[in-house]
Amino acid sequence: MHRNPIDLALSLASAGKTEQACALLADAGAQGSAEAWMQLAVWYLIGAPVPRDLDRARTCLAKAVAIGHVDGALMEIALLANGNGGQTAPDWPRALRALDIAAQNDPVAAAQRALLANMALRPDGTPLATPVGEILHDAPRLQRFPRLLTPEECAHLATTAQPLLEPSFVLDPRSGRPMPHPIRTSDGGAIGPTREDLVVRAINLRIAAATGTDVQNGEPLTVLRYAPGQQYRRHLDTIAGAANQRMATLILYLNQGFAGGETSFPAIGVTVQPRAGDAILFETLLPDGSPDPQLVHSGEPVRAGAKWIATRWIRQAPVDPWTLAAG
Ligand SMILES: O=C(O)CCC(=O)C(=O)O
Ligand SMILES: [Fe+2]
Repeated sequence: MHRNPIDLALSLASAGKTEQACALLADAGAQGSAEAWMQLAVWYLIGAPVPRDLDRARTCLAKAVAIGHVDGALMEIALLANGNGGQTAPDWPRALRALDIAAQNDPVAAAQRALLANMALRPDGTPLATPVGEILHDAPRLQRFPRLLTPEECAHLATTAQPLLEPSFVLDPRSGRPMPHPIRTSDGGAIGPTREDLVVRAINLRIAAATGTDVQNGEPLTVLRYAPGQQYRRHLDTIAGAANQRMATLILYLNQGFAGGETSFPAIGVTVQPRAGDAILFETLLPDGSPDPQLVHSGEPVRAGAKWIATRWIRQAPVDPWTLAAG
């Protein structure tokens, strides 16, 4: 039976024959397979089954794009804008020019361009105006940013994350095997660096401006979808023992019209009604760096419909997005 080089390379890799797999892909690429270059690029980007090598990844990606890989072009644009692909710094103007070119033939790129055209941005992709929040609770502070996102931006985040959604799991400390998350029953997916298209990037830059934090300190934006009966039980967002702690959380509500699903903060007596496009923001740490127990919160069970949110957990220092999300 004739097998395509990608399948063959995948089975070689899973048999531990990584070098052979890479050679096969490079060979197929040299013979004109854009998919083969793309596969190799993804391996070098995510660091499996080969060690991460961003320079090599970019070389392979450029080769895939040069011979017509449309999704590869979008990935290259994402990495140009966020600077996570090994080059020296985020380059919004160059990414935007590349998107303009891609938009001439690719409707996906054109749709992103149209969304960007509705944003008031500086030349570096940051928002012209700093979003202003209203105070829901003073000390500890809980803020709401009404309509931080447009309905189209909410839909874009949901669509981008949809293929990434998986049931929430944690590793069982005893067996080391995945087990259902004890606190969160929603499906979730993180939008990693290769999928952080310019619309998502601009939203992350807007979140950085709204929160007064560095965009590099944000974990990859995580989309959660709750079906009826699903919930996020009472918790703190801090991570026990983390050296680079979560210091703030911004939750974007992507839709409304479902029953239940409020975000409640029982210790301060605040319940937030999700409204599409709104965001809430709170700091998770006390001045001494310990978790603020007053900011314990929950996503109440959804009773009917689906609830969609996107959460940006913000750390004290820059995060390596490659270790927090697989691409
Ligand atoms: O679903 C909610 O309303 C709460 C989500 C949450 O607590 C989180 O994302 O950290
Ligand atoms: Fe939370």
